[in-house]
Amino acid sequence: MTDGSISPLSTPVRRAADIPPYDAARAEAAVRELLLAVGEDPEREGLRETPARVARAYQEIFAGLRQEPEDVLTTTFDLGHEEMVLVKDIEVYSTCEHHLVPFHGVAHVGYIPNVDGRITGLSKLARLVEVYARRPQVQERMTTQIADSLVELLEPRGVLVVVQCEHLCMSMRGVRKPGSRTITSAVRGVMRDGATRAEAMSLILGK
Ligand SMILES: Nc1nc2c(ncn2[C@@H]2O[C@H](COP(=O)(O)OP(=O)(O)OP(=O)(O)O)[C@@H](O)[C@H]2O)c(=O)[nH]1
Ligand SMILES: [Zn+2]
Repeated sequence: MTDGSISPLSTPVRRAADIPPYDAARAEAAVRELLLAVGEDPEREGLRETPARVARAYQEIFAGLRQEPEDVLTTTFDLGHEEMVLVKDIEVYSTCEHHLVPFHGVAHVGYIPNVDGRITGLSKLARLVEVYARRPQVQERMTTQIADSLVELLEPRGVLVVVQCEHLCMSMRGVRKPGSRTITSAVRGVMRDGATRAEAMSLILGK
């Protein structure tokens, strides 16, 4: 155990433009070192290709570091719809930044368009979740980032983001509590109002 402190949510997030290109050779060398460190033989049959494979997998798993929300949430169009839009049960696979093991579950993303009825394509909400999930993360920060990006890019009247995940760092190691789920939420604007929030929550919880 360390002192148990977790990454501050205020950690400055680097802009994609400031992040150097993915260094596959470096990732590969690091994985080889890791295999040696745990006592494995990186030259044995089953492991020979593993460093290169893991390097490719990490490029995909952390691709969100090189994306910005505006890259995916571009299509906004005016339908004149001013009521709540909610996409629920968006599957999330992210990586805990403390242990570099997955946390996974679902995200529910809802918003109420502004008076112009400016909306986005439904798939773009799921793409936005991906941008933030594909980074070393903590669940709280990811939840906040999704909500704040929607506020910035859609200027909606309200936003509600709820994320429910199981953290494998709590299941397969450490405290070993498989099945526990962590629920985080971020609420903005009129979604804070009791009745509106209750409507969104009942839509999320309903089958
Ligand atoms: N708040 C928050 N904590 C997380 C998240 N992912 C992992 N953690 C926690 O981060 C903490 C890191 O604690 P440390 O004591 O530094 O690390 P550790 O010794 O590996 O802790 P244990 O997991 O308790 O064995 C643990 O309590 C994890 O459960 C997350 O998304 N949000
Ligand atoms: Zn962890």
